[in-house]
Amino acid sequence: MLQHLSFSCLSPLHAGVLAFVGTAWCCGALIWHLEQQDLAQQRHQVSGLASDHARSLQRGIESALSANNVLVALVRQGQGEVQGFEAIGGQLLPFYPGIVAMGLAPNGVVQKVVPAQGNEALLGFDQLNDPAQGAEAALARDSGQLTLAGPLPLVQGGVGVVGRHPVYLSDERGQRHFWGFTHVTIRIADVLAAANFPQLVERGYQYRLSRVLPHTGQTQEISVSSPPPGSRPVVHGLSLPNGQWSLAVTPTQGWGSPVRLVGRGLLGLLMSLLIGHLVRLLLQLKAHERDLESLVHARTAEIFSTQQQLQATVDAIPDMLLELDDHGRFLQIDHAHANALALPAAKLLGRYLWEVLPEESSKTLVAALEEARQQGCSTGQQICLPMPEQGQSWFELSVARKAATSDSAPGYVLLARDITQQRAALEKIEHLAHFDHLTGLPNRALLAQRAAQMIDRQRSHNGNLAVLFLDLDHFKNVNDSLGHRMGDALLVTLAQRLQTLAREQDTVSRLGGDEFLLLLPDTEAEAAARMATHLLRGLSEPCQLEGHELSTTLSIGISIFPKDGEHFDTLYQRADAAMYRAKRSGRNRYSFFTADLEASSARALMLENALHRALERQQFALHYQAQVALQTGQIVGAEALLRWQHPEWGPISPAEFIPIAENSGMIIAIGEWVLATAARDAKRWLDQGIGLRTVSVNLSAVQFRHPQLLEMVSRCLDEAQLPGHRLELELTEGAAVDDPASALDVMTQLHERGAHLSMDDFGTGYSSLNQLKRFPLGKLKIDQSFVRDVHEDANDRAIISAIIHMAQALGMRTTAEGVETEAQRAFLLEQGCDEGQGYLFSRPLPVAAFEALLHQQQS
Ligand SMILES: Nc1nc2c(ncn2[C@@H]2O[C@@H]3COP(=O)(O)O[C@H]4[C@@H](O)[C@H](n5cnc6c(=O)[nH]c(N)nc65)O[C@@H]4COP(=O)(O)O[C@H]3[C@H]2O)c(=O)[nH]1
Repeated sequence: MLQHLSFSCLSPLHAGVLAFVGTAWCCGALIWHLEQQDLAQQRHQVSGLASDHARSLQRGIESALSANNVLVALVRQGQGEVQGFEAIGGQLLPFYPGIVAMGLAPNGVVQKVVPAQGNEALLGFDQLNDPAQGAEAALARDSGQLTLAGPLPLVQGGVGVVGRHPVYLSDERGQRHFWGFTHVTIRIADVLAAANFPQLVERGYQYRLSRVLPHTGQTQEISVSSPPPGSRPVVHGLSLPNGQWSLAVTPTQGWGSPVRLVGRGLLGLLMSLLIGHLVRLLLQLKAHERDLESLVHARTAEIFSTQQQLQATVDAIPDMLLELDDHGRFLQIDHAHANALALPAAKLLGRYLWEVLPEESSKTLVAALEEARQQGCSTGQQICLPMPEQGQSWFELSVARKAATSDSAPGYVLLARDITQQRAALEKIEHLAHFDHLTGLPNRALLAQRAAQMIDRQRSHNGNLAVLFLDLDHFKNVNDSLGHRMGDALLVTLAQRLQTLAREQDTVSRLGGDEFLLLLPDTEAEAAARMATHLLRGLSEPCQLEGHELSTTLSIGISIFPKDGEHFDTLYQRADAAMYRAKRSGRNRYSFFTADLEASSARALMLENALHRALERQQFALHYQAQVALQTGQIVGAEALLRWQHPEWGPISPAEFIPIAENSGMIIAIGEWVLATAARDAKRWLDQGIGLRTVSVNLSAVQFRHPQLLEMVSRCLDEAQLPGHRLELELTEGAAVDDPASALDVMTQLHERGAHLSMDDFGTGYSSLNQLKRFPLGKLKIDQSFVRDVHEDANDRAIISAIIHMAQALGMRTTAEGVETEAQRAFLLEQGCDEGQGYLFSRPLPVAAFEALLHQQQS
């Protein structure tokens, strides 16, 4: 565990190096310890050897010196006189081999010496006063002890050691006095022979025998091997009379054994390398083991996750998953979606597909299996299975061949996707692609196909095809006033009527909006006209829709194949142009295509292009039409009416260009110009003291819905510095009732800004009284269509009367438009209408003329 912890963070190489260093350190310590032990043992041996030799030496010297004791005894016995010394000495000498001379030296001067031969020079030698021996002789005398002096050069020649024993005698009075010395001289060679140093050298040791000079403290070398001993010798001391000798010994080869040391070092190194290597190998093995373990883990996790993924994928696939054997028998069914089958899964397993599937489906599936067997897979085949509750379900098949493995036979994996809804959706899409979703009538695409077919057929037998382009009159008003839901309901009703009015061979299609197109095969112009009249009559019948009685008229344009065109596109465009002419001619009628029609649609395009530049080229002007109080005949207001004077085409009616400006969006910029100009004119008249109550400006529905309307109105008023209550904005019914909630919002804001609001052309739309009550309107303008026929049409009279009374009930004023006759004025006055506007009082006038009229009235 510890090893695992300590080495786990190291690489095998580092761990190996660490183990090597550790082992090397341990080996080093062991080797050092062994070496120390060996050294101690060796030193112990050397010490024993040195001790043996030192003891032999010491014994030799002591034995020779012991002769002094005899001499001292002789001197003491004779009280300083030794008779027959030569004879006694001669007898003693054989007992002390190695002694060169022994003698007596009263007062330090040698008097007697044996053997006399060879020692003649010694007689008379004054030991105390000799420069070489005086100091040691004095030491002997003063210490009173046997003292060994030397090695020193001997008087009789050579080098030797002298053992002196001072002798003190007592006189008659018992006083001790120095008598002199007894001395024994030993040649150094003889001294050293006792130690047998050569044997030491032979045995492989080096030595040094030395002594410390007692009087100087210096070391005197007595005998030394060649070469002398090395460092850290074993030193053995010799205790000699009144002196200290020491024997230092070292092995000739030095301490220890370098060879052994090197051997041990190499062994240690080898062991360290081996252990380092083993540790490295061990860790490598462990790491490899761990790698293998994590690889096994990773692989196991991968397999597990793949299995999970596979299972999740199978679960996520909305299709049924089945397995069949090579003979078409069901082997396995994925349980997640097995309920999509009519039969329970248990009843399918082990059965042949043709036993359980309907014949047709079984054939398709067998074909799919065959295709998969040959090509590996098969996709796109569809089968239909009867379902107990839903009738039948469609499935799209994907089959893949499964190759045989060592433990499974070949077979097929089959995915069956329920495409019942998809097929239904496709059918729906197919239907939508060809039929109008609101009315269910063929749409443009199907119309074009059928038209092409009909044209081909008519061409083949020189027949005619009538193309009738139908557009409802004022359908926009229905949408604007009653909402799109009602508009749609009306369209559906009219579509149904169209189908009942048409013949079986005819095609009735809806182009979009309120436009329909009829294809009448084998129909020439006269029959087409009859059919058009039939349609006009049939469609103008009132419809009852959600409590509303709606009656609508339509305009029809007719073109005939092949007279008006060889292709459907041409026939279509020409019928459309003819329909526009029917509209312009007063609506609720039909019109045939004629060559001059193409010119008028070209004019609309031309006008639109010219309108783009009309503002910047200052082609617009305002005319004002007086609004007169019916009671007094006074001009109380004016309506600003836009005029467009084109340099080439002359004046163009607002009834023609305002719809173009509205459709193209140009009405926003043009409308702002109108409001700004009218506000400036009104301010000028105010400044001139002309007392008009308000100046009215028409506000198109497009302007009314524009998000910056309030800012625009405020800006114009501010720039002209005209008080808001001097401005009246004329709204159309359509603008007000399309989205009553936001219309109320806008009207309230305009009202709060001070402007008066009036409802223009009142009576032509479908305004609801409830809504009208909530709007901050100050005035209703009765549409001139009611005023025009007021004397012929009792209906119109009733409508005018109702409008006036309703306005009065709501606290609103009324202005009648298009008052041309005195009788009309009188009727309106009688009904309580407040104001009138019309040619009876004044036509719309250019600014200067209108100003003149105002001034004339004032004066
Ligand atoms: N038969 C007959 N007609 C009379 C009589 N008195 C007036 N009129 C005409 O009736 C129209 C009244 O204007 P409107 O109903 O607002 O109808 C206007 C209005 O809806 C629109 N319009 C005109 N100027 C503007 C404008 O500045 N802005 C907007 N948005 N629309 C405008 O164009 C329409 C037609 O304008 P105009 O051609 O100027 O036609 C004017 C005027 O010339 C009369 O006694 N008998």
